[in-house]
Amino acid sequence: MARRRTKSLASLPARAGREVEDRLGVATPLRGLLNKVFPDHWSFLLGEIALFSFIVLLLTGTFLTLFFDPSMREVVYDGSYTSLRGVHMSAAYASSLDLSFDVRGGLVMRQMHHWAALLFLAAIVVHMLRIFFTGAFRKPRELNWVIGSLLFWIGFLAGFTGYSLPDDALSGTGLRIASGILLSIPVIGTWVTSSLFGGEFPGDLIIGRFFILHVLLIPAALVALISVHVGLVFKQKHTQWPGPGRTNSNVVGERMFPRYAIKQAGFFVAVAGVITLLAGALQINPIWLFGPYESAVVSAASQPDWYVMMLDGAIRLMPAWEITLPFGDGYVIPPMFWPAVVLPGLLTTLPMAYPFLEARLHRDTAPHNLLQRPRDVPARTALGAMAVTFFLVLTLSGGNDVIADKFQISLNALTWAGRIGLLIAPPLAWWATYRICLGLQQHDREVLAHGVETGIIRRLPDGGFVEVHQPLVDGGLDYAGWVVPKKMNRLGALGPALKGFFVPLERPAEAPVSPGHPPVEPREERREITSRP
Ligand code: HEM
Ligand code: HEM
Repeated sequence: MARRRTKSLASLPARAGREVEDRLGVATPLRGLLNKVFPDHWSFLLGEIALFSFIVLLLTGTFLTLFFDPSMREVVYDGSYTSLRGVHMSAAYASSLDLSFDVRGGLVMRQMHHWAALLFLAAIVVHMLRIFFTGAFRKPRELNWVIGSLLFWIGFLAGFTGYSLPDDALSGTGLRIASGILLSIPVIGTWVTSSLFGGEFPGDLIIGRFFILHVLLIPAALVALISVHVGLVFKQKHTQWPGPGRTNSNVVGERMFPRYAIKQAGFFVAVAGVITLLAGALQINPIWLFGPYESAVVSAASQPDWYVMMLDGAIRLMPAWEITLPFGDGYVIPPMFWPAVVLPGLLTTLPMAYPFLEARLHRDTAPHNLLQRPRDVPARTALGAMAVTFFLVLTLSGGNDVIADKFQISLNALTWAGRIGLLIAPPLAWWATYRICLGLQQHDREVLAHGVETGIIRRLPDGGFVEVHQPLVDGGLDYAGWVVPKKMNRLGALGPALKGFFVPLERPAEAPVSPGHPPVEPREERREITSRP
């Protein structure tokens, strides 16, 4: 009797599964999903770090929303932080102070939220660089690249609206700059600014409006776009590095269930653990030290979060050039317009267009599921290094007042160093990266021709010494370098520099390039990886 009961209990999940299947018919798609194969490489974890820190943001953000009051109503602070007792401030700032000092676990949640935001944007940027430098954005993944670029800018807005909410002196300074940027837009600037702030800056509406944006609209947009983004990774299947048995039309890796899913769950716990550790150990955004925002107060060394520093740097470096247009009494375009509106516009559209421009330049219409090593495509790698250097100079210039203060250097000299650096450093980075890539290719060719250096020195009968080289086991590398065209050699030293920009040469070795190449739907090979290249 007891045995029969145990048996019927054991078959309960199976029976429940059958009942669900009878009604919803989800078994086949679910089986397909659980059997999905993912290639394994550490660099594929970057997107996951972005995803997991976003989940931490959603969870901690929900907690903060329970206690945060987005109101500009004036209150007199009487919480636990004695230094600010009796000070007039907005309810928003007072509730952020309460979150930090009077709500149990509130400070660690605020700090987790802020650290998660920094990690989220850092992971997005490094993930984007991985996609760029390995050519993972090429056909058929251009759309996902475009969606990713949108995700970056929406994440940027999420961060900016978030750190504006507590209404402390630092967030108010950020809002002041934002209002200046909007005002600089020709023709519609004044209207846009007064619509957003509900009249003159700062007004008493902006925090409430940013709150709706920050806790509702932006997270909803992010959830929707991330779902499409990751959905496309599932649909198109992940790229993989070339290696034994890996081709443009298969995927070699681990099945989604059970090992990959368990590994991912572990990785989520690790990411959340690191964020908690940071939040517990390292103070971030101590708003009680800054005080409430007043339009007349700007503290020195105001630093935005790291991802906003490039914009701040661009504004600091821009010379005070006012352009007066010959309309009416002379229409003035303020200098702020170029670094704060035009530059971000270019930085949004150019990267989005890049996959299409590169494909066009290379007359490449083939689909690519195998990744490229950065050295194999020197022109692209050098372009990426140039862009990264451009951003670094801007970011450093965003903190030039702090550098000037700490190292006792003139701020004006640093501004000039930034201006000159912005013109000189990126082309230098381009040239150095290009040469390094060619050098690494040369090294590959040597390994192909002579084998791997063993460090064993042999003495020859005639008294000479040689190093023993071990030939490659399977006689070749899985990667292909690219061929230097003969006509470029005639250009001498200019050749390598010009080649990258003008010559559509880099025929990826793994796929034929022909117009209208039929799309290759990667076939999944359901086998585990036993060895890595
Ligand atoms: C990608 C998503 C998000 C990013 C990048 C982000 C970023 C930030 C940042 C940097 C702050 C300032 C924290 C501080 O004061 O030190 C903040 C504050 C806040 N965030 Fe978010 N956040 C995100 C999503 C959310 C979500 C989904 C919610 C709610 C469901 C939320 C609710 C809040 C609240 C209520 C505050 C004000 C709390 C306070 O500091 O007093 N956030 N956010
Ligand atoms: C909220 C931000 C983002 C999240 C949560 C996210 C998440 C992911 C995840 C989990 C993957 C699969 C694993 C991996 O390859 O790392 C992926 C792949 C991809 N992501 Fe993102 N991503 C984000 C932003 C971006 C950005 C900014 C770009 C580029 C501009 C981008 C472009 C791509 C592309 C092209 C793939 C396919 C890569 C391949 O198959 O090799 N993503 N993303």
